[in-house]
Amino acid sequence: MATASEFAWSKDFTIGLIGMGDMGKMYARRLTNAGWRVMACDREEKYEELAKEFADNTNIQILRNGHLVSRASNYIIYSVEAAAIGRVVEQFGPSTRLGAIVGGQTSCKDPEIKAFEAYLPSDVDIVSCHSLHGPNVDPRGQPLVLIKHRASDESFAKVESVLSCLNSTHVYLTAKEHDRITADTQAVTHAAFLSMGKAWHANRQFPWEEGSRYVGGIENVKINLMLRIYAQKWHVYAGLAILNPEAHKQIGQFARSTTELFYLMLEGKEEELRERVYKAKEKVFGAEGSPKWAGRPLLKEELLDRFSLNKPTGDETNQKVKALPNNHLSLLAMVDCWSALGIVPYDHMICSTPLFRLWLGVTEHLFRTPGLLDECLRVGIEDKSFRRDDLQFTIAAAGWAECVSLRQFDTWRERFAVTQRFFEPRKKDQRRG
Ligand SMILES: NC(=O)C1=CN([C@@H]2O[C@H](COP(=O)(O)OP(=O)(O)OC[C@H]3O[C@@H](n4cnc5c(N)ncnc54)[C@H](OP(=O)(O)O)[C@@H]3O)[C@@H](O)[C@H]2O)C=CC1
Ligand SMILES: O=C(O)C(=O)Cc1ccc(O)cc1
Repeated sequence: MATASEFAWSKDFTIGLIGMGDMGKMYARRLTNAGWRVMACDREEKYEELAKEFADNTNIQILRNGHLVSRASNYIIYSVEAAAIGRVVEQFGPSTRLGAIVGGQTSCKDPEIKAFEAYLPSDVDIVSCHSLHGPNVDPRGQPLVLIKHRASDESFAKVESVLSCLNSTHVYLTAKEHDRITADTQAVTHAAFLSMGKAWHANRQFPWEEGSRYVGGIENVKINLMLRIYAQKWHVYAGLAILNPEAHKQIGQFARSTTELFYLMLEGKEEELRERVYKAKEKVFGAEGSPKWAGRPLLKEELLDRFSLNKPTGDETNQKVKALPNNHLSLLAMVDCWSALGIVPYDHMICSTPLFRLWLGVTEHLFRTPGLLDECLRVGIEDKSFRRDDLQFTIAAAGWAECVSLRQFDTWRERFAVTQRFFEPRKKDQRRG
């Protein structure tokens, strides 16, 4: 909660929210709970519905459109689709109150900053932000990126003071640094899970079902996070991949790494595969004796099994489910991709999402658990049980990469929607994750 002096100050300081979707609403609730006065809008046609939804909240006033929000607010946050930011700022930006502060919550800052520079009056300060977590995650302790793009120290301090009620960890970056880091942490991580979903869909399997080959801790994390992504809105992932100029390189390299490793497996080139993967391991995780990972693993093994979607039948509740050996092409390709691009994922922890931390956690687990990596390489060469899924995974990774490089929003949406529908029956399971 805000302190007494902050309450006094907040009386004549109004925060405007343009875009009352999942993130806008989350901000509206947390800011008003802390005592801030908020004026908010979504599209004009949602005015009545939104006004009804927030009727009980005396600190928030729903307005009909962004012009009304802009002219009355001291600090305006645009929380709309990344692909729409240019159009929306062009529409409402000129109505911004004299001397106000403006920022955005979009996941990719390049188009957002370009829109602000193009359409905001020159007397307006620009301080952007990005909460690095989804709307259903508790923001406490999660990274919150703050970008002092064009602002006085006083304006920046005001933004920090307003957003301190989220209790997130503030990370100070430029827009360019933000886009480079989130391309590494978010865009390429999503590419891996989007491709897993496509591969399972192509082979028409629900990998958590009884009799599936996908059993055990690492598989549970993969399945759970894949479902979590396909339960969300398509535009969030499309936006941060297609609009982030830094992300194209990463997603393209991930597809190349997947294809090249898969070729080596198909051709039975055991030595070449081993050499390539171990070289990548050394580059990403450090040499034997001087590892880059911490003393304690990022992800505890017991935690891996908590991700299970299988219902316990009674007699096996206390037994650990035995994992079936898998070559984990997606994880090998991830490390190969980081290695090819000179990325050390630990360097990005300050700016990581919960999903990225879990993904890095399972990757680290595979590469640091004695015997596990060698088993992967053995399976990759000798065992054909995952070949069909690996083929579809490789095709999917290449498909996403092409779609992103060609900036194909419509194709991206269709690719996502068709697989989202396939997994729809399990959507509710993901809300808890
Ligand atoms: N979801 C997440 O996990 C996170 C998302 N973000 C970013 O935050 C932003 C918002 O995401 P999220 O809340 O999830 O998305 P939503 O789709 O839930 O919300 C965006 C809202 O903005 C509305 N909108 C579009 N145009 C206008 C306009 N002209 N005037 C007023 N409102 C408008 C949309 O309406 P309509 O649907 O009718 O277009 C929608 O209700 C995105 O840029 C996203 O990348 C950042 C961190 C996490
Ligand atoms: O953790 C992730 O990567 C998510 O999927 C949630 C998410 C999506 C978009 C953002 O801009 C920030 C967080």
